[in-house]
Amino acid sequence: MQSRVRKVPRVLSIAGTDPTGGAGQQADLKTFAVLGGYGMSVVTAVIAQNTRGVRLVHSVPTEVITAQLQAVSDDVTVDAVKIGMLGSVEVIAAVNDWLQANRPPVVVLDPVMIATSGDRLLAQEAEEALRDLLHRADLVTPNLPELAVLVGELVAEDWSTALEQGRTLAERHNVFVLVKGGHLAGDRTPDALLAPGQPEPVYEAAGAKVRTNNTHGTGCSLSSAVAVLAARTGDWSVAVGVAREWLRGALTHADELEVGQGNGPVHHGHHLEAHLVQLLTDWANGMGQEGGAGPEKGADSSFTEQLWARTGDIRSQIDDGRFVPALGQGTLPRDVFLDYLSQDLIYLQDYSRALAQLAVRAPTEQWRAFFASGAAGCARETEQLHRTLVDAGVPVTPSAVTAEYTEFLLATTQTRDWAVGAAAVLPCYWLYAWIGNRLQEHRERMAAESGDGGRDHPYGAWVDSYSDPEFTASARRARDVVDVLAGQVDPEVREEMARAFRRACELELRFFEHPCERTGTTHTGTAEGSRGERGT
Ligand SMILES: Nc1ncnc2c1ncn2[C@@H]1O[C@H](COP(=O)(O)OP(=O)(O)O)[C@@H](O)[C@H]1O
Ligand SMILES: Cc1ncc(COP(=O)(O)O)c(N)n1
Repeated sequence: MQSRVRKVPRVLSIAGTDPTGGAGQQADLKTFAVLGGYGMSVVTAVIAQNTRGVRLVHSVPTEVITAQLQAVSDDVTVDAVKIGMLGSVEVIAAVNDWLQANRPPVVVLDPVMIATSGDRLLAQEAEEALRDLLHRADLVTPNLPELAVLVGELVAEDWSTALEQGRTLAERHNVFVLVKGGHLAGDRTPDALLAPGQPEPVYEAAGAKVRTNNTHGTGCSLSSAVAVLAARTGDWSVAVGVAREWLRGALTHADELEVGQGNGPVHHGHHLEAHLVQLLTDWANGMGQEGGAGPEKGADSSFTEQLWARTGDIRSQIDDGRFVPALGQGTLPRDVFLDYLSQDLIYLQDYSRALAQLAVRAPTEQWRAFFASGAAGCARETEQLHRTLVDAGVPVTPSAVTAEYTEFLLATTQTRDWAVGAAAVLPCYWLYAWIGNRLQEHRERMAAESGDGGRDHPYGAWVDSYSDPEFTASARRARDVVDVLAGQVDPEVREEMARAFRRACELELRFFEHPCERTGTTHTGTAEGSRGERGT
């Protein structure tokens, strides 16, 4: 591979089509897009196929294929090409000519011959021509029947024969060969990357077979994934390893798609789900709506919206973590919840002090009243929590994370610019309101589905208190304070506010996850879910 790497590689697919979207061009373009590439496509054949089989193949005339290829390369620098179905001797010759004159730095050739459904996609007389095209590729990705045709032997029935055939192909044509074990009997799907001149695979893996019938387009998707990732990383082993992991995820989530009645497609965008949920949630929480000035809109959005947008990664980790989702589902073990509450007690004592500090130093009467009332609310909450935990016999000693968080808040509210202190205490309001409101929505949805009114949620009281409209309004006021200040302070202080906000978000994440990581949390008890006030 010529070592040119690019963050968003421009990747071309030369292949046939699948109107049901699971294989061929459609699979290739989806793969390029979800793995960070810019996809382009030259169609070699229009195929009437679905998840059950191929009905008709319409070959595109070679002059039309050549004209498409020329239109692309006359205008766009192609960083990688993935070649799929070619179909005939003439098409292979046209692509060969184009490659000779315009070879991109990454060329992956998936020697498509027969679809998963068993239908032929390459004329038998074109096999020889395809063999002659191999030397133009960097990497060839045959399945076992295709590998057998390319080396002129019987289809391998075991992995060592498959590897032997792969080695033969690599040496004969001086190309990398990805030997794929998807067609082997048994419960494993080994893959190996062989380099010419090297007897041992440069990459090998053998995971358990994913239990699904939805494997339509796996070969197309894998070769496209390797092409785009190789152009991005400049490393074949990395590209194959990451592509394989991604494809395993796409197979694991394939059944969710419910596309077609035969061998359905894989879920190309499965790994983007968390990001999408984030976007939808932010929108539902009012971010991104006000006058069209969403959090991503930079200069148009308020300071706190920008802080929020820049900390989306932390909220994704909270969402993917062990604590908050289980809390929402009601599946969080009781002892973990109690451990969390014991840390929250210590935290709230110091949070109350931090808010009191802000009240003492507040530049306006209004803000003094706001933070003083927050401090009082937390003090009430700690009394109540203390009783709950003493009744349940839970020990209360600060963890390292709790100590780090409270020391940070106390130091910041005492010694830094007042605006920085206000930014540091904001995540505790805002994230709790955000989590509380989302968990409440989830709980209501679950209750509507099960028809039980959702009353028996073990952590219902917790969810109620942080989705309370009064608490949400307090969070909104805390944001307003920070926004007003951000407009008054120097840029350096604004930067320090942003750093303090992010640090507090990170500490919130660690604070949530810590009780799940602690071992030996064996306390038992029946303490009711505590009502939190957090500065209301
Ligand atoms: N059920 C499965 N579970 C896990 N990986 C699979 C499964 N089926 C296929 N694969 C993987 O998909 C890729 C393509 O597989 P294969 O079936 O060999 O090729 P093709 O789709 O070209 O016929 C390989 O990396 C293979 O390991
Ligand atoms: C246009 C086109 N190209 C390739 C395949 C093979 O699909 P698979 O990846 O399942 O082998 C296909 N069915 N259609």
